[in-house]
Amino acid sequence: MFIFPTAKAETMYTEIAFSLFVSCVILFLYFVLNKRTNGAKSLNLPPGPPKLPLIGNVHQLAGLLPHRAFRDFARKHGPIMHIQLGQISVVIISSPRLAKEVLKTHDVALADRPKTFGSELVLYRNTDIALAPYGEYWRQMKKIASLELLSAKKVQSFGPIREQELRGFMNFLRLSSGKPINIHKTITELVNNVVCKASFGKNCKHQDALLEFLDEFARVNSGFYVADLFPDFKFLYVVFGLRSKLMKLHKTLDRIFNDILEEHDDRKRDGGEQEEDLLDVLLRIKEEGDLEFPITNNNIKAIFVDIFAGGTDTSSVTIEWAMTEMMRHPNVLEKAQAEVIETFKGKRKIIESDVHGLTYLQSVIKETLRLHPPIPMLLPHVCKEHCKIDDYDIPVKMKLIINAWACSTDPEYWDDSESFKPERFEDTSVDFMGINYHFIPFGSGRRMCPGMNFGLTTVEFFLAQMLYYFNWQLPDGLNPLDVDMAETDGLIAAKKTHLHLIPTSFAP
Ligand code: HEM
Repeated sequence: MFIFPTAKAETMYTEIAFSLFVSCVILFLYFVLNKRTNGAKSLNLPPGPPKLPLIGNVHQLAGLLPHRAFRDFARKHGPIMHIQLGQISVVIISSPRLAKEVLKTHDVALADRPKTFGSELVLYRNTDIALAPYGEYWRQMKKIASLELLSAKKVQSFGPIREQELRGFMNFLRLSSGKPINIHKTITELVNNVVCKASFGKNCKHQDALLEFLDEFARVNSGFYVADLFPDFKFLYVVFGLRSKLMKLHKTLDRIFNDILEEHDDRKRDGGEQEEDLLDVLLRIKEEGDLEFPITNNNIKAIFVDIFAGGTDTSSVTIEWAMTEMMRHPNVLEKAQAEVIETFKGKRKIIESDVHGLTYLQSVIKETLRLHPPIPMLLPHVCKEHCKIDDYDIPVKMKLIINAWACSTDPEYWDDSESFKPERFEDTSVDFMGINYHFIPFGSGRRMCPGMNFGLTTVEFFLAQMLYYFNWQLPDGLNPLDVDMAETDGLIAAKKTHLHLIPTSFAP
């Protein structure tokens, strides 16, 4: 509301008038285009909330967390729903039974990914893995990721990097003993150090610039800009200034990666490092040259965006939520700490292989991922071949969102489904492998996460050491049940207010 008609207000009136004008143009074009595509009306689409002309259901989502809003809609309209976001037609899946239909029965037909203007422009025409269209190139790169970059052997070879980072972290905690520290900030930095060193070797001076790029890219490529909701009207990207922002981002990314490649070359020429990092692996594969789709430096750059984006926040968010839930449930914290102390029995130095027998801690991690899957709606899938689910048509190009969080909190599958109870995993065979559709924090099927092993190893090792060497308290005598549990919106559901905790060092 403007009390005084200031210059700022006038500018805003002009912006509003301009937006109204643009909206009218869209409306006009939309109706013209819609008339030509009315064939879609004969399809038997799933039910859904009532839609407004032009914007569809966008207004019903404003200000809400999509995974929670979709679960609430599903309670009214059913576990398979159709919604409209501008021009984008989306089917939302909210039950384990139907998640299995999408991720197993129709896995091939529904394994494509949406193309956004932003990802095509910035990610070297979607030649990464996560957003690459389903097809032979994606298959080749996913195989390289599973067998070479993120295999169990390769993940294990990064053990010394994790051990070194954790030693630094433990020293930092000892120095901070008795004082509150920002768990979110510290853990995110550490996890990113691990990813950076595993990717490019010891010298990793471009880390901050890359993180800054990822933050900005996630913001600009959120998919919720007016231009993203009306992809047929490409001029909107120019009108709203998005095109130039994306071009600038792409140039920044390219410059960072060119520097990294150059420095990497120099270091290798000097014979500086022996251990093969992930960049070495990709350059070796490129030079061997026996791939069906030869890869270029640009493809390698796109893959590193996945490794940075997929490898950092997912793991650090899981560690932060696990610590948050343990602080809210002191009996769980006590039990997990007792297990760690009993297993390590006074050892002064912990190495990764010591961590494998921690079954209760593993249940804590599973329960954390059940209630707080870092990517609560997986990455969107897109239909490549027309298919039917529960008699509803899923036409080609339809976008599908699988609400993994709704599946892992479905009261039909989980008792007391929204309470944190790690014991529920003690006598079950339910795990992360993507065969139990009521628990799919890493997805399932062809598009399942190839970095599961990397992520879980980091999460387990970090939590085990934090519990072994330190006692933890909430600052300012905060009551455990008063810890804020609000989530951020966006692709990753992180804790909205950073967790602060006081470590107290003790000799186990
Ligand atoms: C706790 C850690 C992690 C969680 C919870 C997680 C979760 C996920 C999820 C839910 C998907 C989408 C699956 C789908 O669309 O069906 C995914 C895809 C992916 N993740 Fe992860 N992830 C984690 C760690 C990592 C790490 C460490 C990396 C790499 C270093 C990674 C790389 C990828 C890639 C490349 C894809 C795309 C796969 C494809 O489209 O074929 N992730 N992840």
